[in-house]
Amino acid sequence: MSEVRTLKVALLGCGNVGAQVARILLDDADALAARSGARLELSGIAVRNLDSERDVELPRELFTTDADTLVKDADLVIELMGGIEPARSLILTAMQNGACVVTGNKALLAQDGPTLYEEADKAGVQLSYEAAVAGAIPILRPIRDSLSGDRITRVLGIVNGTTNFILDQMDSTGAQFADALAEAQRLGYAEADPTADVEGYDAAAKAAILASLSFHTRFALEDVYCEGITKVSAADIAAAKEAGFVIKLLAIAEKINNAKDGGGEGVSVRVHPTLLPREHPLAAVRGAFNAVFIEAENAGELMFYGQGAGGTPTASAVLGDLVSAARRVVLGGPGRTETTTGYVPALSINASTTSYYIGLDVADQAGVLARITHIFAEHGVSIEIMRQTIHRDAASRVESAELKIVTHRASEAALAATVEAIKGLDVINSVTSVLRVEGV
Ligand SMILES: NC(=O)c1ccc[n+]([C@@H]2O[C@H](COP(=O)([O-])OP(=O)(O)OC[C@H]3O[C@@H](n4cnc5c(N)ncnc54)[C@H](O)[C@@H]3O)[C@@H](O)[C@H]2O)c1
Ligand SMILES: N[C@@H](CCO)C(=O)O
Ligand code: NA
Repeated sequence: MSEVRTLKVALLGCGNVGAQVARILLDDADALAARSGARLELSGIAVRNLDSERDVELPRELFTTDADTLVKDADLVIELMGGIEPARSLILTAMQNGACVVTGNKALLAQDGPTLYEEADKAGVQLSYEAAVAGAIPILRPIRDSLSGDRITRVLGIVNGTTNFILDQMDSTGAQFADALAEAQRLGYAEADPTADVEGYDAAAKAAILASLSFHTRFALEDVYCEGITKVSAADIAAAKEAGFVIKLLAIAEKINNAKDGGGEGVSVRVHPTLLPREHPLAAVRGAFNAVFIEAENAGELMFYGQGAGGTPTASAVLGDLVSAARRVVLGGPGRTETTTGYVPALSINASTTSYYIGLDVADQAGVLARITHIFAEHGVSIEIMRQTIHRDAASRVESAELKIVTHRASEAALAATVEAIKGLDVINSVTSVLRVEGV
């Protein structure tokens, strides 16, 4: 029997995910060796403080504060420190030294992915990052490999657990945003500073990665339009619910062809609160779970569902990448990162098209509907559904009239102009909601 090769694995960072990766590497060494064709020897764990308390009991002799030396002597490097530096420099050093790298660092990939992908190509090593998008859910490899014979047309993802938990609480219990966020923090889903979650930045970083792999073009964070959930009110949620929708923070990447309006083809990459019909598969994604819904020309609709965060689930994705990288080292051959075969421009949000839900508080007078529909027609925005609800007091006197409108797909610019014109009508008391809609 030929001798099994040993590959040295350096782990950078021993936090939520890193500690679980170290535990599995040590506990499951035989199974991992059988699957990768090499023994994966944890050669060291770079930490900031050798004496920190950790959730997982690990051999102390593995810890080092000298990440540079550890990286230079490794066949495979796992980066789970997070942040930009020193993660970026250590990954570059590792690749320049011929090591394959596995990372979960979506913030770094969204900010400086192209430099890292190019370096991986140059060095002929593999850079893998399944953990960076939707944690445990296998989504990047299916997009890159399983769907490489198809054309993806649209990706809709719930890729941030914290915001999905908050919106789900608001929807199911009527909770206010601040209370739902406090609950997410109490349960440990949200970050200590949850700005990246609630402002949509974390989802935007993941959207850039999803769009790049799906459309074979390198999209950066600045290509992603980003709107978080801080402005979603309990009233928006209630209105959506009443109209048969649920509000989700979606990461969207889709091909849009504006040729008939004199524009070109491009990819719209955006993150924003979105109304979905309650029967849409993504509407059933509750709590802190994640899911990615893909539409492809030949495969049709696909959905990937599971845990998008947490130390152990995320470690599962990291180990999957590690075994695959180890197998490649054993078998030889160039590394595979992403395929950039074409250039499709990123569209600005104004050139993106979607359906909209508009809630209006209007005067209950003859001719109001006609004046409103005239403004929609003038701006080329077509109405799909329009419903009026009259609220009366105990003596049957009209208290208010509420109008709910769902449009066909329209450009963001046309919709914004329509809403501005409607606000100027004397029969409008207020525009109560303007929300984008998918899946109608
Ligand atoms: N936690 C999740 O659910 C999750 C999910 C998907 C992706 N990720 C990504 O995985 C990475 C790790 O996440 P985490 O939740 O384990 O973070 P964490 O904050 O729990 O752990 C990071 C660890 O790295 C250490 N570290 C930071 N800088 C260091 C340095 N210069 N030298 C040595 N150690 C250093 C920190 O002290 C900390 O212990 C991040 O990039 C994160 O975005 C996390
Ligand atoms: N804060 C992120 C962690 C996983 O990337 C979330 O809530 O989904
Ligand atoms: Na994943």
